[in-house]
Amino acid sequence: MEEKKNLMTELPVTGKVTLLTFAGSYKYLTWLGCLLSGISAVIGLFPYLFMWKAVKSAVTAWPDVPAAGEMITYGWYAVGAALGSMLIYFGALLCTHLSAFRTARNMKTVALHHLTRLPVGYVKRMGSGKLRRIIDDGAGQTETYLAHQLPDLAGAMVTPVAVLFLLLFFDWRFGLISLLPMAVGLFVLTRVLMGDMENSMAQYQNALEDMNNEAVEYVRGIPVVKTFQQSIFSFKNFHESILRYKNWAVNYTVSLRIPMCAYTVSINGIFAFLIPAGLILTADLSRGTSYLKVVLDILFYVLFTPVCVTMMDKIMWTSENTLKAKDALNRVMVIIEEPPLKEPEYGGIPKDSSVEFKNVTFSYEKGKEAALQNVSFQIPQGSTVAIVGPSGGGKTTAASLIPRFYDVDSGSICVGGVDIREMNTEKLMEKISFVFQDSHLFKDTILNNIRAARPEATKKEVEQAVKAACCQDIIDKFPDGYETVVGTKGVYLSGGECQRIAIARAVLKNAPIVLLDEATAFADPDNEYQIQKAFETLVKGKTVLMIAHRLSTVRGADRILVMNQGRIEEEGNHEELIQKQGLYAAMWKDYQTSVSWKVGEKHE
Ligand SMILES: Nc1ncnc2c1ncn2[C@@H]1O[C@H](COP(=O)(O)OP(=O)(O)OP(=O)(O)O)[C@@H](O)[C@H]1O
Repeated sequence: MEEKKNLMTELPVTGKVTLLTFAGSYKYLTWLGCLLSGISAVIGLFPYLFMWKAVKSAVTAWPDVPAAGEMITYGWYAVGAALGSMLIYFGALLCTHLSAFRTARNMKTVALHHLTRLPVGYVKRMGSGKLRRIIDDGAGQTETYLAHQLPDLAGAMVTPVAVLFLLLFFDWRFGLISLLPMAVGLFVLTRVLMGDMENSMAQYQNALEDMNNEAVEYVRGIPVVKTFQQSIFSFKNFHESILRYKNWAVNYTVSLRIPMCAYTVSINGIFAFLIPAGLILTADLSRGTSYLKVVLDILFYVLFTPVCVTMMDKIMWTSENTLKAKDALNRVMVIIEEPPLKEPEYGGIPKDSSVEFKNVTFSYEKGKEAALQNVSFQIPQGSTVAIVGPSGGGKTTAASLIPRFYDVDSGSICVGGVDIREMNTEKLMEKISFVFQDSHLFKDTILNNIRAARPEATKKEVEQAVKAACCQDIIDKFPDGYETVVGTKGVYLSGGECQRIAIARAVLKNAPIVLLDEATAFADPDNEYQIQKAFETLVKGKTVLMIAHRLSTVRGADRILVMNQGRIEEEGNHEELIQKQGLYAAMWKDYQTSVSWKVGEKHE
């Protein structure tokens, strides 16, 4: 519980987390809203009562209806009660909306704040689309539920109690008979809701989520589908997820057909009970009961019992929505309860900017094959270490453990002699700059994108970073220069250009440790040349770990690690490794052959 208290910085959590936990002190508005909604529902019954009274005075005065002065008075009472009920309901919704907006806002804030404290690996594993949907949809669902459905449920629950009182008070025999079908309906409804409904709702949401994910995957894959002229195969996963959803929906609907039919027939067949009741009462006529009284009594029940039916329906639908809101809350709580990166109480202070891996073993999933096995190496301050090796060897994994995107399973990583788990994340991040292959630019101005590294940097410092990262030509390309907003109105940057802006960002940050994932796959020769020049400025005097995909760039590195299947297979400088005649030498030979290739030439 202590942990939850920390997570929900502004929200006092003392017990089980419910939707209203997120409302904070606004929860009282929800209670007030529900109370007002209940009062409004009870007052909402009065127009029926007054209308019946008006009809009764008219019938009693018949045929001299104009003499029934009470009729008009009751008519006005009915109007007054209806207006009063509406006004109170308006007040109820005002309260519940205020609380609902606050709840949704807090839920999003807490979840998003917590996301920033989770390992980046968690976000990657879950997928940004899925996380966005859980948080956004969860907050949206919660908002609708608390703003509309909960006060309606409160009203719907109060009404049958009030009606029950009225029905029984009026004529207990008639009251009991007209309640019989509702009791049957309520019994069936409770059985359905008490069953495995919560689990069914979770299954429904899972099937829906699955289908949505596959749809996104399908749309993302359309370029590949078109390029390779695939059609039906690429559609297969999406199609299967639709089928799974359809099967679930059909089975669920079929399983509910008997209880739902029983429920609908019982509550709508109320007149089938009222008419026999009328006959019983008519039998009383022989014992002196007034004919008029019986007709008016029947009229009373004809007016009131449909109110109950409507309320029962409301209870049924809102109960379903309660389960949906509960499911949405559970999903958001899965994110919020994910343990964050452990922060030391007093962070260690690194003595320099060296990096050391000591017997590091790491796997992405517990029990799965390790992506890194017993890896040890050092990068002394100010030196450059390059990692090369076959695809899937563990290069990117090693680099992503340094900024704690994931924590090691065993062994340790030290920066300046301090285990990174013993450093405050903020301090660790201050020490590291990274440039990845897929450098992300925000939908913001180029200036702000570069400044993201150091928001307090002056324009002059940004300009110097841009110059050092050879990006001036990118800025000059657009009429708005630094103020150009990336990703809007046709402003598009190529992969190489994005990476150069990311390098400018890293130059501006000027951190002593640089992690580079050399990406030249999408760069044209001009961009590639500029990127190399920018890299040279970025790494000057820094401790560098470079993931190299092309051997031409690693020759100058102080040390080269050859990683294969999660282990360091060889290490040394270029010359030493060539002499070893191992994996590196073979890769170097292949590389040299490839650079001498010319299109159209035959090779033996
Ligand atoms: N997010 C992930 N979840 C699960 N397994 C992963 C993940 N990322 C990488 N792996 C696995 O870990 C192993 C090492 O992958 P890694 O990306 O570190 O290799 P790499 O040497 O950088 O490859 P490349 O040169 O192709 O980028 C591979 O077996 C890969 O399938």
